[in-house]
Amino acid sequence: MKILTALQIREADQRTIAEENIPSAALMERAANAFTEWFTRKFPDTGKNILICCGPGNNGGDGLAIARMLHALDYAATVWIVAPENKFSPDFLTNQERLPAAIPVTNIKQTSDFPEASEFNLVLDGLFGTGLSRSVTGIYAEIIQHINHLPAQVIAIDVPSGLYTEAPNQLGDAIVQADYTLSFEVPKLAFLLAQNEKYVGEWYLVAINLSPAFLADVTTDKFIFTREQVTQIIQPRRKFSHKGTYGHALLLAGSYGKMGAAALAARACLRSGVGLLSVHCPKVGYTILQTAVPEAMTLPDTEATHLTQLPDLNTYQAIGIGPGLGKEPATRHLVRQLLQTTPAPLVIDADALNIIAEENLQPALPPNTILTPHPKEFERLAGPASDDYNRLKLLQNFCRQYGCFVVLKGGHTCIGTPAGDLYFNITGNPGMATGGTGDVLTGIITALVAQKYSPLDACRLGVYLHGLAGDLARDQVGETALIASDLIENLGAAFRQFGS
Ligand SMILES: NC(=O)C1=CN([C@@H]2O[C@H](COP(=O)(O)OP(=O)(O)OC[C@H]3O[C@@H](n4cnc5c(N)ncnc54)[C@H](OP(=O)(O)O)[C@@H]3O)[C@@H](O)[C@H]2O)[C@@H](O)CC1
Ligand SMILES: Nc1ncnc2c1ncn2[C@@H]1O[C@H](COP(=O)(O)OP(=O)(O)O)[C@@H](O)[C@H]1O
Ligand SMILES: [K+]
Repeated sequence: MKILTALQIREADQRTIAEENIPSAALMERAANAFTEWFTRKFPDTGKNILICCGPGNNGGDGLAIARMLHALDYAATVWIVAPENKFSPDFLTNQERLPAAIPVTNIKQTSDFPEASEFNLVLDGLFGTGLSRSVTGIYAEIIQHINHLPAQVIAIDVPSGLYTEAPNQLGDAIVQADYTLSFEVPKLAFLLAQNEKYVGEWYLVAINLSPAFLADVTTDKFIFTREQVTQIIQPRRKFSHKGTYGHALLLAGSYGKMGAAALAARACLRSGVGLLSVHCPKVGYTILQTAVPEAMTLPDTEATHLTQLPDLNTYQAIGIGPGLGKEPATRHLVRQLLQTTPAPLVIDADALNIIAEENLQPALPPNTILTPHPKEFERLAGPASDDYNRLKLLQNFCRQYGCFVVLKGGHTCIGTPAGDLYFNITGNPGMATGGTGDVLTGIITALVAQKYSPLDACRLGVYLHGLAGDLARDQVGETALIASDLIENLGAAFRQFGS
């Protein structure tokens, strides 16, 4: 699914209106209908007092149309029209005319127009949407502060008012803090970034059937990958296949006190369909791994506590390195050697990433290597980011410069490609913010690469299924009690959702 800019969304509007030969107010009616349908399902109690704040543009027009529809369904709707100048969009005016006289309306041009405090349970924010052209000031900013202080749930229409859809706001900007954002047709970049969490709340998309031809043709470098795409990518196992069909993976992992990371990555790798798995670990890990993961073959290093020597690498279809690795001098040397000599594609995580950063080995990364940093590890590799938008720029530049795939982990994990494209994930939950879940992801992606999925598909499938396993685990144990092993236990159920 493409992530579009405000400008592209406006073009999509125009194309839809032209192709269907409809007035623009008809599209607004569609958007308001879609919003109202969602709203009545989410808030079926018609006894709530609803305040609908409308700005002067089409976002306000949506608000007016929604007020009319909710009123027809017996909800108690009150409208505030906030507009210091008498300058309204044509579709705003059309919907103002259509507003039933029974709906109370207050026109607010200045502070003294504020009505006496009244009790609202729900506020619908229709001040500004994708047409926001500058930071909000004056009476609009006052209204936004007012909304943010009301003891009511706030639902943003399309975009929380005051939030830019694809660029950072200035510190101190007035922005609505929504509990929910219901947005039309396409996701906006702002919704995917941690820095906007307190404005966007939970976000949902509703379809308004914008021009399919436009949506197919429009170009972007930012995408969300969907369940449908995962369905297309995932390969069923064939009847006469054997373990050789699904690749032999090698994991280089573990050190004294951190063998758990190696065990988690190994178990996740096996649960993700790899044909054979070998784990190269320090001697201290030999009994641990043979006991914890009997399905894996174990190759003990000569050193007891950390890895010092590469095994023969010639039999593997994928090599994963990093979980629990540590940063001993000999291990640093091993990482450098691996980058120089690997005959198989690499998946690099954790301390292997830190070693690459500290030793400035980025230029030695073989093409199409997959790196799986969390934001701190990424900062060590690519430098500090001024904000989440800037971090995405750094991500694109890094992937282009070194010809690699980077899985930047977080609430919406983002995969960067050597072409500079960004793919965002929508599965997963905060229960996964617990030690070891990243090791599980390394195991999954390594298994998928060994099975000959392309690097991009291995990243997309891996990240999606990892998050889905987390969501299934949450259904069983909740977010607080969730641990990394729960993800592994739920990988089977995650794959089974795709018949695999
Ligand atoms: N395809 C879709 O998704 C569909 C979307 N639809 C809806 O349309 C919405 C977009 O509507 P829109 O283009 O009229 O812009 P909107 O957000 O109402 O604001 C523009 C107005 O605000 C003003 N203004 C801006 N910034 C300001 C500021 N800081 N301070 C003060 N004023 C400011 C600006 O004035 P100007 O910049 O011209 O001076 C102008 O008057 C979209 O979010 C969705 O809700 C549906 O109806 C149909 C299908
Ligand atoms: N709030 C969250 N929502 C969704 N996924 C999350 C959240 N927090 C963490 N995760 C996921 O959990 C994993 C954590 O990885 P990482 O930080 O490397 O942990 P560790 O090093 O302990 O294994 C990543 O895949 C990340 O996307
Ligand atoms: K809004």
